[in-house]
Amino acid sequence: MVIAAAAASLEKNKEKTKAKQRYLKRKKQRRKNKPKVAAGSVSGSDDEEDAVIVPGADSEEEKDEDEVLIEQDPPQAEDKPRKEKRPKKRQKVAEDDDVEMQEPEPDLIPEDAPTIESVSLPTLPSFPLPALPDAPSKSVLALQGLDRALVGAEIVDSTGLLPIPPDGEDDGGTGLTEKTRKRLLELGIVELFAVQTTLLPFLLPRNPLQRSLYLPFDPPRDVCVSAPTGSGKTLAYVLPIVEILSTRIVTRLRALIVLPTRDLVTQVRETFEALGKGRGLKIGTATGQHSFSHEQSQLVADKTTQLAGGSSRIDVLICTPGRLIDHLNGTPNFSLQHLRFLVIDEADRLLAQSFQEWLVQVLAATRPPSDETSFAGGLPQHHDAVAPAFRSLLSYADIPSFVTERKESSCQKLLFSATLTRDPGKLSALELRDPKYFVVQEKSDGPAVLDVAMDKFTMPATLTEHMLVCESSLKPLIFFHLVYKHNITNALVFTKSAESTTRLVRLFDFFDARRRMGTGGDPSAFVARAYSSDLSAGERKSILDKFKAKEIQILVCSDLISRGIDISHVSHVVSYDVPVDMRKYVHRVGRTARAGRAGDAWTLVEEQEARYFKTMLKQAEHLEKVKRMKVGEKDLAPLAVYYEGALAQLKESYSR
Ligand SMILES: Nc1ncnc2c1ncn2[C@@H]1O[C@H](COP(=O)(O)OP(=O)(O)OP(=O)(O)O)[C@@H](O)[C@H]1O
Repeated sequence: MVIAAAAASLEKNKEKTKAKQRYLKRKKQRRKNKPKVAAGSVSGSDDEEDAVIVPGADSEEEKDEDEVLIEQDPPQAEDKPRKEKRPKKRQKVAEDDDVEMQEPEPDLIPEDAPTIESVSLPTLPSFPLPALPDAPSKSVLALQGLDRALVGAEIVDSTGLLPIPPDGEDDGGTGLTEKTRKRLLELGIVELFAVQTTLLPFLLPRNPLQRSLYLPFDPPRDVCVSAPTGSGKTLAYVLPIVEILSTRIVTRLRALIVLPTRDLVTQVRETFEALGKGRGLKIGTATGQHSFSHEQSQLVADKTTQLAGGSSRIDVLICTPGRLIDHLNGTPNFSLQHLRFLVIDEADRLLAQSFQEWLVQVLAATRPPSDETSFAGGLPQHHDAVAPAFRSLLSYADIPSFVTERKESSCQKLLFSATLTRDPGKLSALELRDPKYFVVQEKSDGPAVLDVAMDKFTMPATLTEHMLVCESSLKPLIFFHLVYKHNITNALVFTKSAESTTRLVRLFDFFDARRRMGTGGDPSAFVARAYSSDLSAGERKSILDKFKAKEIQILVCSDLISRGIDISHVSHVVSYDVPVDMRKYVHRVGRTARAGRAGDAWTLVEEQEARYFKTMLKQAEHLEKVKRMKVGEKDLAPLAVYYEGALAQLKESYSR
């Protein structure tokens, strides 16, 4: 049975094998007979056929067989149909081209006419590749949105000087009266600096009518001045104010000078008093240093009766903005309607100060109110006491028309800074009248207005600048080394805070005492003192006076006196802590190298601050002007022992 079954199975397999062989033979035959066409187009149908005809066929085998068959075919056999097909494709392209180029009638074509294949047709110009537009340059961006008047600024060469003739009628082109010239010469000023020679003809025109106290029909243009530190900006506004106000008969508040600090108020007052000596001008200050009622009594003559024209004991008021607002709001008869000059010195700093919107209030007080309300104080007895621009508001019934005609305020605004702002927003807050800009700077290759626009500030030509990168822990020791090595006296040392001024002075005192002991009682003791807002106004004044008298050699201070302070003998400025921005740097280093004198500025930079500081200088295009300094360990070694002792002493003094 088993044998019979096995024989049947064998027979069946034989039949199957035979069937397969027949199938393969047929397939081979079919391939041979198959018309020669592109391989890709036929192969798919073949496979489909296989799948239908021989469902039981082993697919692996089939594949092998196919591969064999393909190998057997000569490669030309496959290539041939492709070669035949190509012209067809070209024809298709030609047909497409016909859309544009109509084929000529065959009869019209001369025999020797070039065929379309033989003519090389001109190719169409290719489209330009997409490209990004060039980014606008830094300078173009800087000029965007800039005040038109600033773009048209008058650039003044900082080296220009104008000698003042010793005596006689000739003013030497200065426009100054003989009295003023004499006074200048008495003060040792024999020539005018560039900022003064530029500003004087503008503020003191030859035409005496334009020097009037009131110019209601032809109000003067406002002025903005950017000039380096120590270039004589103070005298540039004090001189014309003294000249014009000296012609007055009645005392009115005609010049208002606003400054950021009390120290600067004192300094500018001294300049006014020195220049205005013998001219009969009364000068007052308001800083909050004295009681409010004391200041009131200095400013106004009559506090009891309200007067439309105000009442003033002084011609010139020099003040800080805070105290000015206090008087505007709280002192009866304190009026700014007669102002001929409004000076904003260190303008960029003051414009950044929003104290009670001081600027808005001051500007409003210089012009008549727009709502046409009469003066709250009732009818003034003498209407000539009211400034011309304010007279239209008087409620007289029989007032002549020329009095009621609207006139403009004669107040001329003068803005000064070594780092004048270019911020259009801040400048517009000043409501400048047809402003004229003057930029005093060294000759430069590029357009000078760009320097202003891009916050590139001019430094005094006589200033030398250094930077020294050091480890934080060694900074005090390096500072002491510099003091002794260069025998620094008359130095201003800036730190970042009031607290750090005190600490550095203490450490220096401990160190100096130890050093003197260690060197056998060296008599050359350095006197160092701290100067900051932690001190009372009286203490500050006393310390500043001692420094000016050279009783103090090293004044360690906060940024409180980094602006405007003028101490002629300062030979070194040390930024013990790096300044936070370029403006601060400019003002700090500008405390030396003033009025054409030489000066040195050093900045101690901790390693982690170096990148920031260098970037700041680079952006102001000033990095290459600051020389690098190095102090070796060898230099520090002899002082290290005193330093360690001083540090321990300081620690102990704070822990007590
Ligand atoms: N024509 C001049 N001849 C000699 N010295 C002058 C002259 N003009 C000004 N000075 C002196 O130059 C010094 C600097 O002047 P001033 O304080 O006005 O500078 P500044 O431009 O206001 O500086 P800063 O921007 O730092 O406030 C002062 O001591 C001043 O007396």
